[in-house]
Amino acid sequence: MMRTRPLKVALLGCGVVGSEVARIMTTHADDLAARIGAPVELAGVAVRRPDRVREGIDPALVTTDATALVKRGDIDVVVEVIGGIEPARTLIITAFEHGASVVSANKALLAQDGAALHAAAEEQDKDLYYEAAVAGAIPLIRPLRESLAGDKVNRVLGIVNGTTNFILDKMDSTGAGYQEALDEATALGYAEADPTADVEGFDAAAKAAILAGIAFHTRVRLDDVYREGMTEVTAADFASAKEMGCTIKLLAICERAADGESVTARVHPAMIPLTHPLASVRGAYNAVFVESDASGQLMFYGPGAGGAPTASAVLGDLVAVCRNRLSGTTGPGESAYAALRVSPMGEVVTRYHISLDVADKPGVLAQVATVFAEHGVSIDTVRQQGKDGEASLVVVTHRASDAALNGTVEALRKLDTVRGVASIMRVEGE
Ligand SMILES: NC(=O)C1=CN([C@@H]2O[C@H](COP(=O)(O)OP(=O)(O)OC[C@H]3O[C@@H](n4cnc5c(N)ncnc54)[C@H](OP(=O)(O)O)[C@@H]3O)[C@@H](O)[C@H]2O)C=CC1
Ligand SMILES: N[C@@H](CC=O)C(=O)O
Repeated sequence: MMRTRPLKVALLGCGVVGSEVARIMTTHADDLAARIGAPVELAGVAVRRPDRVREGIDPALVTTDATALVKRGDIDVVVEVIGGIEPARTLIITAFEHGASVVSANKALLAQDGAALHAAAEEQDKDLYYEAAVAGAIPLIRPLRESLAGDKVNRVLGIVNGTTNFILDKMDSTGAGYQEALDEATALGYAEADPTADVEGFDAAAKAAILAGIAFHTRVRLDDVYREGMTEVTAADFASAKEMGCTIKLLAICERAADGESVTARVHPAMIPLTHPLASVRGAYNAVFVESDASGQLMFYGPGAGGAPTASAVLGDLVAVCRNRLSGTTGPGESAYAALRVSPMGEVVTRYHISLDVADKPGVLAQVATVFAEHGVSIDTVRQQGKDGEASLVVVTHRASDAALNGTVEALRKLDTVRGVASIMRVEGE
């Protein structure tokens, strides 16, 4: 039976995502009410610039005082789509203290302060949902937290940043320059307010921390995630990747060690074979592989950024939280129950593609191969191309630890025949 008193929603932020949340709440009001069992009412919208025209939003609902809005005491659900750490963090905690549950899309905040926010929610017996924080529209948090709760996830490998996938795809497929592609991604609403978070891998690292924590039922902090951005990927790297039958993607990789005692989480550009399903993920789409004991390989794929796709995930959470409120329950809280060690990057084992600029003279190849052998890094293939006394040497290794590879590169740089290390790229997904 439909309850007539509406559930009241406070929307914090009305930008790329918030404006779509408000639009769908208005245009799909009847459907939402039917699914929840009660109507939902937009009770207030907090923004920075109140005078901006906001299509479809009653100006009387707009306020710059987000704190007063969450303190009203009659708000059922606060939807936080402001972004950043403060004031979002304080507003969410204040919302719990004043009786509201919270839906957020804020991966930066959840990766940094997820444990404290979950504790605040639990203390007040309220919900904290954030499906939109990882991979936009793709249902990923709930499948990991609920559908796979009875399985043992061993690996999560994916493209979780739409902006960088859009840029890398453009560079690869059209030869577009980095800045041109970034400007287009920003105009399309994919990039963060400061796109450094996207291109330097911070956004993907935040998502990796959230995913690893939920997938492995442990706590992974943002600082635990190894991170490299994609700003140094060049057209030459794409050419090398093509020669290997690969392309380049910014990947988030979270792994559980075979002994089950530790996990790793990392974000970096990597070559992946063109035959791998992640190689064909285009534009701002995201895709995430989940490997677990019983299910085997699962792949989640869809739009990972943009207003409407992200709003879809926010609205899904809103429906779930509203249903919980009506039935007087809360959903699953933080999944952490084991404090697994998060291993440093040096212990990660993978393959590497290394381009060296070397002198084109006899003995160089042997000298370089000796350095690899001395550091216990086995070579898979070597290709040398020389011209006018200089040469480029491309070495692809077998699997080796990051520590061993770093030691090798350090020693290579000391050889007088090695002019420079042009690039080092990990090779994944084989
Ligand atoms: N864009 C995307 O594709 C995705 C975004 N997200 C996340 O969603 C969140 C929102 O992103 P997005 O919509 O792109 O961001 P925008 O920058 O487009 O929107 C931010 C909104 O917050 C408002 N705001 C900022 N500071 C304050 C404040 N102090 N008080 C009140 N309102 C404030 C802004 O007001 P005003 O309009 O006046 O400037 C604006 O409406 C972020 O956490 C982001 O990481 C998650 C997945 C995808
Ligand atoms: N800036 C992010 C938005 C979604 O999380 C991205 O590009 O993926």
